[in-house]
Amino acid sequence: MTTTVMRFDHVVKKYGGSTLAIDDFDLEIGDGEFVSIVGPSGCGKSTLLKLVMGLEPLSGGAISYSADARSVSAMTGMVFQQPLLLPWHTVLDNVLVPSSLQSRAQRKADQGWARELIEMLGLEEFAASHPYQLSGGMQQRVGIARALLHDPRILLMDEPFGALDAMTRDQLTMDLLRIWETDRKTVLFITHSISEAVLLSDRVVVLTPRPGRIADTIDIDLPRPRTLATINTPEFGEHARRIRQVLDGTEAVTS
Ligand SMILES: Nc1ncnc2c1ncn2[C@@H]1O[C@H](COP(=O)(O)OP(=O)(O)OP(=O)(O)O)[C@@H](O)[C@H]1O
Repeated sequence: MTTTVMRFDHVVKKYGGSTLAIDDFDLEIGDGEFVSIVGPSGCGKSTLLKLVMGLEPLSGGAISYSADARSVSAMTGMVFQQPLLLPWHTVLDNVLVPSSLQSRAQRKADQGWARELIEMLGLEEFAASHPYQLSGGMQQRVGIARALLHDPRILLMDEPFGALDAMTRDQLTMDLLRIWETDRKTVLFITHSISEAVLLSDRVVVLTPRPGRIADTIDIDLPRPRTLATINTPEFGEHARRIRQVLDGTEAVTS
């Protein structure tokens, strides 16, 4: 593995003293690595991201980052299942939301980068539109652009395509692959979809039902660049079958 960027060291999370959500979670994520986490509903996937973001305190263990002068919030970008856009802001202004607390000079510099991101995500014609004028997929693209604004080293994605229809989901998956393959950020990606996890990832971490523990970690050595056609290869099928086997009996996971 390349340089470790993020390390979970025997992480434990208990809510309210009784609900054990995560137990003894141990994982190292390398620089530029794309790691997905799959597991049954309620096994603690979102909890892991909340712990990374510092939104919830750890009950045990530690999460550490490689030396980076920036704070965790500056080093990470977060994409949620719902893009949580401000309805009275345009697309451009929504992408610029993280810039609002910056200095005037930085805000000015961010404007150009925001426009580049909007273009990269195929929204250049909609920079002046408001969220209600966009489809669900377009809104999620705005959410991704916003997460990339401060050029985070680590992108945290919590079922970002979970609320989208199948075709839009495929399109956004391919867009994410394209962006990731040019920029190679470290990505921690939560999903219910085995196909999505296999298509995108270098490694897939499979969690047990709650309390979430690592049931298995599967290396996805499919060649890159990957396309939707990759899904039809026997190697892809092998990986997907292996993950399904590990998840055996967990009905919440869909293909
Ligand atoms: N703030 C909280 N207070 C108490 N319990 C919580 C809290 N947040 C989550 N939990 C519990 O922790 C467990 C893990 O929840 P979490 O949302 O991390 O699971 P998940 O794997 O992301 O679920 P899903 O796939 O359905 O989104 C669940 O039993 C949930 O009820």
